[in-house]
Amino acid sequence: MKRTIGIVGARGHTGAELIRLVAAHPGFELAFVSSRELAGQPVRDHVAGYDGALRYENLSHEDVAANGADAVVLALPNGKSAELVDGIDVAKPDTVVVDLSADHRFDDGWYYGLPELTRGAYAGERRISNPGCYATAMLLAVAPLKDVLAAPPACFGVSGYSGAGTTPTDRNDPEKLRDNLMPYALTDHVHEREVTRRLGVPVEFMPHVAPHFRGITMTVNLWLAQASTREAIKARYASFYAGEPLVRVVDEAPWVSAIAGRHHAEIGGFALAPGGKRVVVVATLDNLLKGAATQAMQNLNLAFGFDELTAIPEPSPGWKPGPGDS
Ligand SMILES: NC(=O)C1=CN([C@@H]2O[C@H](COP(=O)(O)OP(=O)(O)OC[C@H]3O[C@@H](n4cnc5c(N)ncnc54)[C@H](OP(=O)(O)O)[C@@H]3O)[C@@H](O)[C@H]2O)C=CC1
Ligand SMILES: CC(=O)N[C@@H](CCC(=O)OP(=O)(O)O)C(=O)O
Repeated sequence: MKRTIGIVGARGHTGAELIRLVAAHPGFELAFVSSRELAGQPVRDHVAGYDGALRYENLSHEDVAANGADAVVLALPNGKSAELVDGIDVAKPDTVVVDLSADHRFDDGWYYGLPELTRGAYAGERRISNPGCYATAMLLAVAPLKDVLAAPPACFGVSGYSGAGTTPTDRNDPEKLRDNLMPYALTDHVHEREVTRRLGVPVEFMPHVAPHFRGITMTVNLWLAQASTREAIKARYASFYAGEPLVRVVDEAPWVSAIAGRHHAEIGGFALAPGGKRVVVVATLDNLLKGAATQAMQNLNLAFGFDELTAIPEPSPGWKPGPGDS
């Protein structure tokens, strides 16, 4: 019998990616997809690659809680999950809830699901907080070196504008972004706090948004306590992520254009400054996939006992290791 999954906030960028992933899963089926704006419309008119018969519904908090889906994924803007979760806590507390927003990333009662770094701590929690997209890139880029740092890593992040969601702002306005790079929230971005908390070491994060639609480049400057070599640093990353199909250690600094639409993150560069104590690492990932929907699918698979990569079609047939890649 298939497990049923409902998606709230299903009109959005991440909701659409999740619809595709859940619909292709052999052990899951969509119970409902909720959107106020698209209520009544066939999902297949809005989500390329989905050819099922489901229609969007405008479900109240009570409807969602009463639906009885085995899992509910919240793809709502930040600050909108509380009433829904309260309703589920009362009506169907055993429901698995995966929240894509930032609302529960600082809540110790929720499991923080960045599988490559945290799956060992999963103890059957029914409340799962999905990491932020930039936070995923920073955490993956810094984690292998976090014990040998001499100073807070400085993280220069550039996101495609799908990262800013669908509510109109300067940060998702293609006209304002044309020929442009837009810096914002240069200190104290919520993902700076999220990564600092999860790593246990402070990071400094400077986000920017660029004219491309999807994909993040995270260039991280790290100071080491002891001098090292490029080979040793690269080997440390390769060993840290050995056996992780969704985190690939590559030789050169990866390009964001190569990661759009792909489920995995890439980490490379490993440029060492003279003296051997300053290293620059570059991570790329698709903010809507490894930064959101793919990670949610890994977490759903974990929660329901499926292989973590079920319905995550990697390695994709097009990918071949380049010279020097691990
Ligand atoms: N975009 C990204 O790269 C990433 C996003 N996230 C997080 O995931 C969540 C979803 O992001 P994204 O898909 O980009 O967002 P979108 O802006 O694209 O979509 C938001 C969805 O929520 C619904 N919605 C909007 N406002 C409300 C409201 N007040 N009450 C109920 N429903 C509402 C919208 O549908 P309707 O108005 O029709 O109901 C829509 O389906 C956010 O919390 C975001 O921060 C996390 C990682 C990456
Ligand atoms: C380009 C852009 O605006 N990006 C968003 C991050 C998207 C994301 O992951 O945000 P959550 O933490 O809310 O899940 C931002 O900086 O707020």
